Amino acid sequence: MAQENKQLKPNFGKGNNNKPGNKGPKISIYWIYALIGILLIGYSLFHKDIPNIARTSIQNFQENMLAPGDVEKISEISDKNVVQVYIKKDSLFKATYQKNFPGIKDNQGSPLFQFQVTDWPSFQQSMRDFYTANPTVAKATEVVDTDNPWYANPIVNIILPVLMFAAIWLLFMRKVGGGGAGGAGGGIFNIGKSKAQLFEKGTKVNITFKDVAGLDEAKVEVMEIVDFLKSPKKYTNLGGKIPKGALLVGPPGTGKTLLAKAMAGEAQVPFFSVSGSDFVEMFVGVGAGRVRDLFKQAREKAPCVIFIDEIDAIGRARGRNAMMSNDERENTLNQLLVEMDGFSGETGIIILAATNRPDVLDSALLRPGRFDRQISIDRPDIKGREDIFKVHLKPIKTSQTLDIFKLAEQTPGFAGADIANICNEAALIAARKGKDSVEMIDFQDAIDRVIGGLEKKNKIISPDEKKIIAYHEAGHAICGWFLEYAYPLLKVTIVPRGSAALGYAQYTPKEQYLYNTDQLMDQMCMTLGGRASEQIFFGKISTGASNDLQQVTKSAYSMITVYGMNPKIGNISYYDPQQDSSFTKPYSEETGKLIDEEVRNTIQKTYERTLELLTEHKEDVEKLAQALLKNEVLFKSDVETLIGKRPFEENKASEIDLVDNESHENQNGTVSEGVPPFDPGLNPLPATEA
Ligand SMILES: Nc1ncnc2c1ncn2[C@@H]1O[C@H](COP(=O)(O)OP(=O)(O)OP(=O)(O)O)[C@@H](O)[C@H]1O
Ligand SMILES: [Zn+2]
Repeated sequence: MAQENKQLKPNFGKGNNNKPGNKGPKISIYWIYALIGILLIGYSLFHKDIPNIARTSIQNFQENMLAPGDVEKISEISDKNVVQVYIKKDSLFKATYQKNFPGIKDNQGSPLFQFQVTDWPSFQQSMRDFYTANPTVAKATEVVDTDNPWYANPIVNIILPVLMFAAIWLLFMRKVGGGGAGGAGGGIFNIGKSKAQLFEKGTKVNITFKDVAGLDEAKVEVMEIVDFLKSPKKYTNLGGKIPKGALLVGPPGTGKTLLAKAMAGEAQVPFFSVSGSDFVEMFVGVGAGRVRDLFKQAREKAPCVIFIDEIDAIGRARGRNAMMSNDERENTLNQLLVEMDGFSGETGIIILAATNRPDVLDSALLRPGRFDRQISIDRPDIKGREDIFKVHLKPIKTSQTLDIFKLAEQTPGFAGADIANICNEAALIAARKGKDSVEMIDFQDAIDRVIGGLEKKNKIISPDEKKIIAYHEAGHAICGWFLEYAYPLLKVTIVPRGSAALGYAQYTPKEQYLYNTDQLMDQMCMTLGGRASEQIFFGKISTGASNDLQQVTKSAYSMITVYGMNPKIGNISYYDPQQDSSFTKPYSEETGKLIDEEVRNTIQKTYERTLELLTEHKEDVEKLAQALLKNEVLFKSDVETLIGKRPFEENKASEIDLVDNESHENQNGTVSEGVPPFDPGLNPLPATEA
């Protein structure tokens, strides 16, 4: 499906150059450490401390060491006016020495005595005098400045390894702490600190509501939240309570993060932005600590908004079976619940969170008093897509003739992120071709590429295979054409793309929230059209239908076990989004057997129906397949000229995609009950058919 495409996800908050908050504490602790290190090294380099060895005087030295011939050598530490004396090993045992210096023993090659001199010339003079007075005394070897080199200094010796160890440790903790890219994060000292990025009042953010196309209702809701903060009296005067939180709910890539980012720019209140995964850490208790810290900071800045992106990372329902439970995440969630209870509406903190899986969230989060409001953000309709195209085409040099509305028409079911992706791809494709503006054809290529992957020009497909693919796709297309509830065809192609899709048919999905059995059955029929066509025209089936079969199987299972649409199973739904484990089935073995049987029955019956339909319209399939072999791509208009207008078009035309503003009534409502929202695995209706 097209929706699972790469998104140009803005790295909200992180890597932002104008980081307003949290400048101070992060740096200072490291500076202090570095300073201490430098001081210590400097001290030991310049203050060459004299080791603690016995002090003596020059007379004592000359009379009791030099005169008896016990001195091995002397070393002169010139910058300190100190002379150190080394005694011969043998002399240590002489009676005279033992008598004069009781208790002073061998020092393992180090000097045993030292004495201070007033200055070097007078010391040297005194030595010369002594030698002339005692001509028999052997002159002592003099070594100048053999004081300990700086690295042998015990202080450096101990401090350096400690410092190095500390540095490595800090580096390691920094890594663990998440790099500290945003806000006050990172580092062992900040590990319990929230990583939220603060956008202060008046910060220039380069994203405004103008950059968010469509989503008008959501914008209003979001601005109302800011209004709550700015003039709470207006609301509380009538006895109302100000909500504590709102949840932005919608499929991936529909602009939830973008909207929040724009809100930060427009709100003019302090705005903390953090991602759910920022709370998650390998150490127990860190997540809870970060939540606590976040709220502490928020209370200081109140009135303010806290935005938690991808809240499902911490908000998942707390496990019910002990085996699968995740203590750390639960602690974090509990702390969040506690904090949300801990302030009242008057505190002036409102929490905004975004998720695309509201169904997996812990129900405690959703109950009134916490995230009381849900703001749903849907995939854009045709008007919305046109607007989003306009936003993303702004920086792109397009040709004068580009029809933006056509682009919107050709991208049903695409989210904002997909559209951003298409615009970018189109520009790249045009650039590769050396054009000086981006044309419609480049956009078409980009759309194909986003749906089906890269075009494989040199993928060698034998003529036989190509024929099978053409009839397969024609089968899909004809089924869709003659089934009342199937989506109208948009285009069908047999240009091979990506690794899997050898061709595909693209439809215009209707924006609808409820499906009845007939509609689901027609969709399944259409999905099976490829295989049925192969069966009819070649008498044998191929592996080309595996995607279709997966899709059909999924739909059939959902119909029976989720939507309670099978009379034998009854009005029962076994759907439980919060069931972590697929090991335990919520039904008995017998029911399991029955479900399998019914799934098989349903698919078999649908397949028979498809065969019937295609046999009836065999000639049309033939025509379409031949045209596909010739042209490779057919648009809806081409099909119309080949086989005539679609029989159900007249009464349905107005419904498709173009005019559906009424169906947006529940845009702001809560998610309708009974239909599990936004689970791609449960969505039975694909917009393309491989
Ligand atoms: N309504 C929109 N107007 C303009 N651009 C949009 C819109 N919706 C999405 N986009 C584009 O798609 C990108 C991704 O959107 P965003 O990250 O906000 O989606 P999301 O809903 O937060 O997705 P997810 O749930 O995966 O986090 C945006 O950076 C923007 O370029
Ligand atoms: Zn198919």
